[in-house]
Amino acid sequence: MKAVRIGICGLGTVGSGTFNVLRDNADVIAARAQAPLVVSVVGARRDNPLCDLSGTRVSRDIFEVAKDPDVDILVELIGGTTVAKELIETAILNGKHVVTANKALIAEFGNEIFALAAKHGVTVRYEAAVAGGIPIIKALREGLAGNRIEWLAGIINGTGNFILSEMHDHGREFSEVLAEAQALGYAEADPTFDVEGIDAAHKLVILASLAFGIPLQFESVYTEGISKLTPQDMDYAEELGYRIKHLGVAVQSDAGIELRVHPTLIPKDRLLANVNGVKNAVLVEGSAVGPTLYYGAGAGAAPTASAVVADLVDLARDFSAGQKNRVPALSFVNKALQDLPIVPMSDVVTPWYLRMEAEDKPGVLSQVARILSEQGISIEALIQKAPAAGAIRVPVIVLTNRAPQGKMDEAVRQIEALDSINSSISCIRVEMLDG
Ligand SMILES: NC(=O)C1=CN([C@@H]2O[C@H](COP(=O)(O)OP(=O)(O)OC[C@H]3O[C@@H](n4cnc5c(N)ncnc54)[C@H](O)[C@@H]3O)[C@@H](O)[C@H]2O)C=CC1
Ligand SMILES: N[C@@H](CC=O)C(=O)O
Ligand code: NA
Repeated sequence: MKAVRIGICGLGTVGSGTFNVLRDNADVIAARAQAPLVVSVVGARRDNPLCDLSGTRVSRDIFEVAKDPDVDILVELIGGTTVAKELIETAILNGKHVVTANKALIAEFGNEIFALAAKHGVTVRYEAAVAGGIPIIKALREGLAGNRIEWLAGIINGTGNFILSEMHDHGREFSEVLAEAQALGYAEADPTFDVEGIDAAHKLVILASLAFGIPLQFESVYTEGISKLTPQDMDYAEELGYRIKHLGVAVQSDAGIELRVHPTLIPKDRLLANVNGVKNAVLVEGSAVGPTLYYGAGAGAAPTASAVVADLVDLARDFSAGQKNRVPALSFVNKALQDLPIVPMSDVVTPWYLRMEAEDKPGVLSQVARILSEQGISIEALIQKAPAAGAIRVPVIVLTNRAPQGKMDEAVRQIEALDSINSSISCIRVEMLDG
């Protein structure tokens, strides 16, 4: 059995995790891959990797690894979209197959990277790029290949879900929990990617391409983060029977494709509402199978390494079977990928949660109801809370029926203009997730 030779570039959280999983599980991996998987070289800086490199060749120049004659597969785990892109292109031009966990790179430059790989007869795999250890890419690309995918919705950022869970369950401060997520290796190098939804948008773009056969298009995603969510909103949502989660949602309809990342109220009894901590979950509605749910760790060294190594095993199996590109990079063969219209957010219809501060006097709530009604928005529930100690205004929470964002934006603009209402209404979509 000829060994499959691997070059790992970047020995941070995921790189060290991958190195350790390949070493610790070498026997089962070789038995499944039909060949031993051997790390012939690592490309790393001198920044104390969390793995024991004794006996392993180390290069301080990752581009050397991309050209190394003893490397069959280059594993890119440095992150970012500049050097990482150049590194992967160099590897492809040198005939190496590539495995990466880099969702930013795939979401933004995947179309050209896959085209270059196809031209040079090599394969690029990226299971770790979406939902960490959950094999969601394999599920969409292979397990669900007989379905039309109607929609998918997922908690696809571990850091964000960890923060929301700790705030909700233990009343912890946002910034303190974010610091812990960073220390645990969950967060991106720039954690605003996690908290402002950019990382989730990268992942959603990849899922949508796999699901609907559209080219990768990061610029088309509507993105809202979690940094403005307050503990009050979490408490009121809970009282009304909902939890707030940060969701990526992709829907295919006659109008086109919805691509959106935003905080969402979800009924408490839905499975996604109960996905906590660093766990991720993706709910996929297939035309034949109905709803299926994929759950597991969305970040962290060993879970992400699990996905990286799964890609390596897949490639090793292709090598032993003498095959190449058995499974297209984006599930659909390249010439079948087609641009579909993206539904503008103003036309996206959901129920809504609104929280405002209102003067406690007759007629204020009827003004709010009138403005909503003029925009064709009907109220499902309206609750007025007791004022906080010393406060003149009282919190008012409104749950509405389904309304397009355009109509809701106009209603909120008019309500905020009322003297008796505060000028920054908290406005969160609701998803019923009826699968
Ligand atoms: N941390 C996680 O849980 C997950 C991370 N990812 C992705 O995996 C990739 C790596 O992430 P982490 O391991 O968390 O990052 P990290 O920051 O822990 O590790 C990156 C490593 O690459 C090294 N590096 C950067 N540029 C280099 C260069 N030019 N030459 C040599 N070494 C270089 C850094 O020194 C660092 O050790 C990123 O694309 C990230 O988005 C994907 C899924 C989960
Ligand atoms: N920063 C990301 C890492 C995995 O993709 C996350 O928190 O989900
Ligand atoms: Na995955």
